[in-house]
Amino acid sequence: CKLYEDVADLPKLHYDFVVVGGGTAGNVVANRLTEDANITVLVLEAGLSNTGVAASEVPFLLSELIPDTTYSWNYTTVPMPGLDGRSVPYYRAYFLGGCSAHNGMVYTRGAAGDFNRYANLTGDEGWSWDQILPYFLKSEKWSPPADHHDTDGQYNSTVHGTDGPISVSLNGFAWSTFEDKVIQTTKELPDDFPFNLDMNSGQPLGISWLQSTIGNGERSSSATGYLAPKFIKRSNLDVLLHAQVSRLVNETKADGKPAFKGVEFKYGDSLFVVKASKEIILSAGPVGTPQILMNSGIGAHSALKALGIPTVLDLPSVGQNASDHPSFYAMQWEVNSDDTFASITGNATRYAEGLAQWNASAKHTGPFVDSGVGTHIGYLRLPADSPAFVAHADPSAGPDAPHLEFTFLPGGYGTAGQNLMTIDIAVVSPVSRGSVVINSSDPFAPPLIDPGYLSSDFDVFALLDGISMAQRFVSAPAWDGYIGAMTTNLTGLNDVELAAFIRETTGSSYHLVGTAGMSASDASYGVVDPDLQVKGMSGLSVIDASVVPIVPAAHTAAVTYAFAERGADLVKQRWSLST
Ligand SMILES: Cc1cc2nc3c(=O)[nH]c(=O)nc-3n(C[C@H](O)[C@H](O)[C@H](O)COP(=O)(O)OP(=O)(O)OC[C@H]3O[C@@H](n4cnc5c(N)ncnc54)[C@H](O)[C@@H]3O)c2cc1C
Repeated sequence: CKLYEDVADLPKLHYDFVVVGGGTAGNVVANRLTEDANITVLVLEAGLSNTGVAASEVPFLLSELIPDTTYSWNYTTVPMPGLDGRSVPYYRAYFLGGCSAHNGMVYTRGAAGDFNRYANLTGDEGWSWDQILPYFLKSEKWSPPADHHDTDGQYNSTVHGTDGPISVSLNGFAWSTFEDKVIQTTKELPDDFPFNLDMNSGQPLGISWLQSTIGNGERSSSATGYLAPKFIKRSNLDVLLHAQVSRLVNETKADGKPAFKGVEFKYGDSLFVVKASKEIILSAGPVGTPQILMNSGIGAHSALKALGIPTVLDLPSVGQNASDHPSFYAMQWEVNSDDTFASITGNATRYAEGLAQWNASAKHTGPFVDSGVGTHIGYLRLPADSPAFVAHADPSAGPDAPHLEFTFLPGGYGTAGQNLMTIDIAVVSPVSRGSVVINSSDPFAPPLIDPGYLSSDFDVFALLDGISMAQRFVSAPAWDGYIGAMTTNLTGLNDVELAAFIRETTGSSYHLVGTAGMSASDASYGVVDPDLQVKGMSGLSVIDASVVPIVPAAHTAAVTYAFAERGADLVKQRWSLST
C-alpha cells in the first residue's frame, strides 16, 4: 500500500510535486498528476486515515461525524459582532478525504452566472460556466439511487457525468408523505416556488430533488474516489498521514521570483523536510492554506512583522476576502405524521434495525443510505422590492442566480422522537466578508477564523425575507392538516425582534472560500493568478476552495472538485505532462 501511516516507511524525501493536504481538492490533484507515470507526487495529510470510519461510510451516520470528534480540527470562530458577539464551532475535517469525507454530501454546482463572474473577474474564460462544466462532468459518476426507484422527472441526465470518480445520486429511501407535499406546493404556488428538474444545470432557480455524493448507499469522497485502490497503487504516488505541514522552506530564487524548494512538516514530535523539484501545491483548504502561506512569510508585511516572521512576499490579500453562507435553522414545525426522521432517530429499535439493514448486504438499502440532510433544495431570489436592496446593491451573480437556499427536511432539531419538518435557510449571495489569519509565530497554533457572518445588513434583510418566503411555502393547501405549531413561534415578532433573533441563532454552512482568492494577473489584489500560481512566487500553486474568489450560490464541494480538476490540468499543461 502506498498510503503510509509511519514516516519511517516513506521511501524517500524528494518528489517532483508535493501536495499539502489530502482533502477534497488535494486528492484530485494527486490522482490527475500521477496519470503521467514519469513524475512523482507526495501528498502530506495532517489527519488520520478514513479507512474503516463507519460514520464516514454510512450516510445517515453523518450526525455522529460532524460534531467535535477526532476527525475534526475542532476550531471555533472568533466572536463575531454580526452574531451578537458569539463564537460558533467551525468544523473542518482532519482525515484523508478532508471535508468531502465528513460533509453533508449535498451535491450542488451553483449558477452559470457564478462562473461567468469568475471568468470576468480573472479575465480567464476557462473559469466560465461553459468551460468549467466539462470538469464537473469529469469528476462525476451519476449513479442510480440505492432503492433503484424510477427517477424519471427527478433529474436531467444530460447535465451529469457518468465516468468520474465521485458518485452522485438521488435519495435512495423515500419519505413520501413529506416529499409529495413539497412537490404539490410547486404546483399550488408555481410563481413563487417553481419545480426545477435539475438545479445542477447552471439554472438553479426553483425547487429540485436533492442530489448527494453517494453511490450504492455509501458516501463517495475524494479518498474513496480519487484515491481508490487502483489509483493509490500507482508507483509514482505516495501519501503520508499524520504529517502536519508547518511552513515552506529552502527559499531560493527562480525566474527572478522567490521560490521554496522544501516543505517542512511535523510527524510525532519531529520536524522533517521533503523536497519538491517541480512544484509545491497547497491544498490545505480555506483555513489551512492561508495559515501555511503566512507561516512561510507570504502575507501582509505589517502582520508578519508584528509576529516576527520574515516577509518573503508582501501579499496583503492572503487570508482576507473570506466568504461563507450564514444558515438559519429555526424554521421548524411540529407535524401530524410519524413519517419523519424522528421515527428512526427517536426510536432505538428502528435505529438499530436501519443500521443492521444497511450492513446486511453489499447492496445497501434502508433509511441509512441517505444523509438525512433533506429531500429537496430550493434556490430562490428575493423580491425585487426587498429592503435588502436598500442596504446593498444586488450581490448575486445575475438574474439566474439565487439569493437564498431552502433545504427541506422531514425532521429537525427538536427533542428525540418529536415529529418535525424544517426549512433551513441559507444566504447564498452574502455581502459579508471575513478572514483567516495567524496571530502567533507558532506554526501549529490554530489560526483566527472570522467568517464575518451578518456583518452586512443585506444578509440580515435577506434572512428576514427568507423567513416570510418559508412561511408562504407552508401556507400552500398541501400542508393543511399536516403542519402544526412552530417549535419557536416567530409569527408574533416584528422585524426588529426577528432580526435580533436571527443574530442570536444564525450559524454556519461551512462553505468558506476566498482566503487565497484568484484575480486577474494584473490586479492589485488577490493571492493567485487565474492559473492558480501564487502571485509573485515561482513553483507554488494553490488548488482548493480558498482560490474561489466569491462563494458560489451552492454548497462548495462540487465546485472544489471542478476547480481541482481544472487546476490539475493547468499544472499538467505547465509541465507538459501526459494526460
Ligand atoms: C461540516 C461541513 C459540512 C459541509 N457540507 C457540505 C455539503 O453537504 N455539500 C458540499 O458541497 N459542501 C459541503 N461542505 C463544504 C465542502 O465540503 C468544502 O468546501 C470542501 O470540501 C473544501 O475542500 P478543500 O479541498 O478546499 O478543503 P478540505 O477538504 O478541508 O481539505 C484540506 C485538507 O488539508 C488538510 N490540512 C490542513 N492543514 C494542513 C497542514 N498544515 N498540513 C497537512 N494537511 C493539512 C486537512 O486535514 C484536510 O484533509 C461542508 C463542509 C463542512 C466542514
